[in-house]
Amino acid sequence: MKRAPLEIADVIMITPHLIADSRGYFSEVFKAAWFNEHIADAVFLQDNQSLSAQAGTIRGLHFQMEPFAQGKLVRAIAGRLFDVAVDLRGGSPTYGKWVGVELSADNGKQLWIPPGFAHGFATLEPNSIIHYKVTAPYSAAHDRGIRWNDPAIGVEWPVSSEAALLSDKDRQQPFLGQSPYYFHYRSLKQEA
Ligand SMILES: Cc1cn([C@H]2C[C@H](O)[C@@H](COP(=O)(O)OP(=O)(O)O[C@H]3O[C@@H](C)C(=O)[C@@H](O)[C@H]3O)O2)c(=O)[nH]c1=O
Repeated sequence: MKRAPLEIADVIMITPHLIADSRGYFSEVFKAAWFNEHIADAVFLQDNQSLSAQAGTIRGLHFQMEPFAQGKLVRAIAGRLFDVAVDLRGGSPTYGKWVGVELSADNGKQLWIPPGFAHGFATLEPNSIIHYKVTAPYSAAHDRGIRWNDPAIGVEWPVSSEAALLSDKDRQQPFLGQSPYYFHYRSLKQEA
């Protein structure tokens, strides 16, 4: 496996090694010992998968409050995604900044997004399937979101506002400035 830090230092792109032969390939897509040594000391408690039928579907930007804040290890197992992480850690030099990468079933790349970030993605092909491991279980009561196209964050989505397909919930998420409790990692912890 190879690791490559992105513009936000703790968000890491991972490229698993692929061993090809006449049948196809074999790849270790997750190995706890390697992950803990090279990426983060994390324990994954839940695996999630979702299918988005249409290209231009946007899910996000989502996170969970403490004590259910989630680190996420994200990959595409069908189709192509533009995957985005937004730094919400109070005191971080990259607070409010975003990073985006293309994850596809073909490129096999994975994105590690630590706790303290919001996550979202846009599908670039029909029937794209995302799979992600998370470090805390789902808790509806701790589930939060920020508006996908909040100008204060300025994610450059590869989908126009007119073409974007969103859930009702995501269409109405608050903007970054609206709810101060969101954005201090420390204050998220204090709220728990
Ligand atoms: C996230 C989640 C949802 N659900 C349920 C709630 C709801 O009935 C249904 C769909 O939920 P949502 O609309 O929140 O699904 P979705 O918009 O796909 O939410 C996901 O978006 C991406 C960007 C993330 O980063 C995830 O953490 C998660 O927030 O699934 C679970 O049962 N377990 C879970 O872990």
